[in-house]
Amino acid sequence: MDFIEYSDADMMMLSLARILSRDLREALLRRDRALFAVPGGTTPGPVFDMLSAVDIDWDRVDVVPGDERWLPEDHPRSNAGQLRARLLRGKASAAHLLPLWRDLPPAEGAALTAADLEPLLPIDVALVGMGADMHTASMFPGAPELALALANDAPVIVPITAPDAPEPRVTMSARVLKGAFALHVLIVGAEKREALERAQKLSPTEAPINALLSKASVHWAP
Ligand SMILES: O=C1O[C@H](COP(=O)(O)O)[C@@H](O)[C@H](O)[C@H]1O
Repeated sequence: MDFIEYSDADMMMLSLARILSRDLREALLRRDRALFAVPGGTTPGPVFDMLSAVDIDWDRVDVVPGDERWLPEDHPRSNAGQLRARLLRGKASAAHLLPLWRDLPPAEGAALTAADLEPLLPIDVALVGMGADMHTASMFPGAPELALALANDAPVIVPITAPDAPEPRVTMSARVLKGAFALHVLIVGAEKREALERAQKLSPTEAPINALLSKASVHWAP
């Protein structure tokens, strides 16, 4: 794991937006289209704001949420809805969003989405977040489907039940996220740093973020 500590969150968001732009440009030199997997939640909004103003061949970029709450895009908790509002605007409005949600039960919808996603793999650039409970994407400790999401032969997308969450979810599996050419973890605050340190001493079943750390650059600011 590469751990990068920043003096403040604004500096981190700016620097991370530059790093992600560089990774996307490099991907577009290697491939006709770049696949960019991104998190939901409250943390990444400022990075999305900055990225949306960057000059990249966005019309050659496919943006996909790494996980999704099983809700239509106009719901305030939809990760895809947040991506449309914060990332796919300005220059980045030319990017193509691949939503995970379909108006179907999660298992059926996830199978259709996975079939669309599979030919585009591997992910070129993945950004993920982490909760203070050490979940990443929607791989939550204690979720009944977690073992499947962590398996070496896991499906691309796994329907998952997040303990205490108000709606069902789907998540990219650890194998798909770990297969990304560039993998970045974004975390803010003392509580999450302490959780990251704890996670490194635990198994991925106890601390799902630990399934990704060996391949990741972790960006942290207080
Ligand atoms: O529920 C989720 O939580 C994590 C962390 O979110 P944050 O609000 O603590 O930044 C996020 O990475 C994931 O994509 C999201 O669905």
